[in-house]
Amino acid sequence: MKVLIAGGAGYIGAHVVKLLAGEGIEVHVLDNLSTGHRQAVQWGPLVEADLLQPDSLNRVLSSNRFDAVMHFCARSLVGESVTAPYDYYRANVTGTLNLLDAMRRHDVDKLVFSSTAAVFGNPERDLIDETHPCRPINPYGKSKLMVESILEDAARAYQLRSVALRYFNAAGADPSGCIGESHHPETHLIPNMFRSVLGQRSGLKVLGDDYPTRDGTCIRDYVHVNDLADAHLKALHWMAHNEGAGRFNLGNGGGFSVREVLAAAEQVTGRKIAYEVAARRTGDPAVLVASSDKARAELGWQPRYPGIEGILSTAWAWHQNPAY
Ligand SMILES: NC(=O)c1ccc[n+]([C@@H]2O[C@H](COP(=O)([O-])OP(=O)(O)OC[C@H]3O[C@@H](n4cnc5c(N)ncnc54)[C@H](O)[C@@H]3O)[C@@H](O)[C@H]2O)c1
Ligand SMILES: O=c1ccn([C@@H]2O[C@H](COP(=O)(O)OP(=O)(O)O[C@H]3O[C@H](CO)[C@@H](O)[C@H](O)[C@H]3O)[C@@H](O)[C@H]2O)c(=O)[nH]1
Repeated sequence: MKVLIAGGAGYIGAHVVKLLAGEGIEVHVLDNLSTGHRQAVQWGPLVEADLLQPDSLNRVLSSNRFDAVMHFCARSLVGESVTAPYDYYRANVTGTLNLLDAMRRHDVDKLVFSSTAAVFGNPERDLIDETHPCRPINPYGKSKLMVESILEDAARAYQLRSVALRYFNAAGADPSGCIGESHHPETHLIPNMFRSVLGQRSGLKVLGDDYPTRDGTCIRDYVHVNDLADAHLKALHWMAHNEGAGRFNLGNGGGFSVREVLAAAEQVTGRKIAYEVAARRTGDPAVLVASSDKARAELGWQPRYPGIEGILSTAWAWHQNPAY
């Protein structure tokens, strides 16, 4: 089997590439290296191409016969999407349409798509399952929901088989130390915390402590990046036996507030983490926690890192000695 990984030089994509290659699948990475890293591509060839340049996509898809595509490319900062919506719709919707067009032209009929908890908006119940209404509150989430709708239409019109995996908060790193999270600029809580402990950045901020939550800070469902990677492998198997457009929520089913993550990180590092409370970040929902019962039942997905400490430990190991 041969799979094209669009965005495979990025954080989550690189972990998927490693897992698939370990399963004997031939992986090729397509990436424009806008936020990804050449050094993260270690288990297959890298082709530099851009989803916003259809000619470059056609070149990649005509050079090999791929059985499936996995699509990780996106602009994905919630706050930035609010101030630069055109950039987000162009990158996430137009970019995906270009990829889908090229796949259709070259008869590739299976896609795994990186969707997000941000498609739901502010939750109406404690655990968000796939029946929960989708009312995204920022352009990032809206752009991902638009792609999910496009995939449903593509299933009907062109028999495209697809799986949209709605990751909740990806975190952690591969225990090998070869790959991990490295975003520039870094906006995510966990890397910011560790970089602050290591003295690589100053002024860690807790973005809002007046949310309607148990301690006033936002609650998120952190899920290990290798558990997400495993869901991609299982999505490939699912598409072999199922038609249509599948959608699965991926999280651990437990939420941690920003303050709780800080306390757990102090345990893991054995150090005190200094922070100050700042204003809320635009576009942040108060609580996002997944029910992943459907993924467990239909994909056979079983996270190996159900607790926050295990996730934080692998992230801490990476940040102390990052390979890139
Ligand atoms: N990190 C999370 O917590 C999280 C949560 C939910 C969903 N997601 C989604 O998962 C996906 C991967 O996230 P990540 O954190 O690994 O991001 P990332 O920025 O590390 O990886 C994205 C990769 O895509 C590449 N890319 C971007 N635009 C491209 C284009 N036009 N053409 C070619 N390559 C392009 C980048 O260079 C990068 O290598 C994204 O779609 C994101 O929206 C991430
Ligand atoms: O320096 C920081 C960074 C973040 N936060 C807060 O920590 C929480 C988590 O933030 P972050 O790590 O930036 O993740 P999210 O904004 O929740 O977004 C991630 O998780 C979403 C799904 O839940 C995905 O859609 C996004 O792509 C992914 O970046 C939020 O409440 C932030 O306000 C801080 O307090 N200080």
